[in-house]
Amino acid sequence: MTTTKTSIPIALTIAGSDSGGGAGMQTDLKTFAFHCVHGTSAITCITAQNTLGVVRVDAMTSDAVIAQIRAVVEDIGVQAAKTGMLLNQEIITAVAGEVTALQINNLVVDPVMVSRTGAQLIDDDAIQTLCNQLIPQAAIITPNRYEAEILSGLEIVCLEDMQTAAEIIYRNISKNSGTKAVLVKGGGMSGDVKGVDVWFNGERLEVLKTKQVETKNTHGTGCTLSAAITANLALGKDLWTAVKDAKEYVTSALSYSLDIGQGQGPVGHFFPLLEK
Ligand SMILES: Nc1ncnc2c1ncn2[C@@H]1O[C@H](COP(=O)(O)OP(=O)(O)OP(=O)(O)O)[C@@H](O)[C@H]1O
Ligand SMILES: Cc1ncc(CO)c(N)n1
Repeated sequence: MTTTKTSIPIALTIAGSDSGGGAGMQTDLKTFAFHCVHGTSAITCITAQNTLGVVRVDAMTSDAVIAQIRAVVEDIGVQAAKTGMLLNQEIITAVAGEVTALQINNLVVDPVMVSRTGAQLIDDDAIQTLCNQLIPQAAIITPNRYEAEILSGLEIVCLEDMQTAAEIIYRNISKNSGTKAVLVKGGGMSGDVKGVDVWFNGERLEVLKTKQVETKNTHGTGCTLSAAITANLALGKDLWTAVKDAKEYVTSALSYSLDIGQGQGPVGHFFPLLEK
């Protein structure tokens, strides 16, 4: 029997597990697979979670997180990586240290702090560490409305506020880092701005708009978007194209969201295949 050696881009997700399969690393791996990118993972914490919310969180030790990252990078290698829910200061410091030591490029930092349902997903003292140690190593960061408020110190109620916040966050980070862009996500906005995102890369301020999808099943949209950006970077796309294509994908997956559970169901990661 002959075997075929298939060359495939590799992406790594450093994130929490969502037992409901709607967000976190389960979502990231589905998104990588949809993009024909081999997905690898380092689990930071285990959440007992469903469509109604987070019931319990158990942290991995930082040593276990480091071991997972090293096992993947030192043997398989990664073309792009993303971080999601990192939970506490110790894990953030460990992840930031590995990103530096292993020279992980094309890093997408989804600064997961508050979910769109308002659940706090990170310890208070961890936010400063995220800002000082990890965010400066990112190619792009993708805060949602509430995370952008924390990072910019601005209350965000309209599109202009999102634009100002993107500029403030970019200028704060880019002073001492190689971060190339900030994407402020608008899933938590209301009215016409719901589902509209803002990109700033120091030169161009862009409004990313596809279509607004009328659904309550939006759990994991943020993880899906950042994982799709990561997959696109692993495929060799430039940052702007990676973001634009990821926005199209999340809109399509939202159009096929799954009405499961009693709360907010997840997006349908593979259902855009029905359109092909
Ligand atoms: N109803 C909607 N219609 C169209 N796009 C949407 C809608 N809701 C969210 N999005 C898009 O989904 C992406 C994720 O943004 P969102 O603000 O929901 O992130 P998030 O709060 O981090 O998500 P989560 O915590 O649920 O993973 C963005 O591109 C956003 O514009
Ligand atoms: C594990 C995990 N990561 C990220 C989010 C944000 O949606 C979540 N709800 N759960």
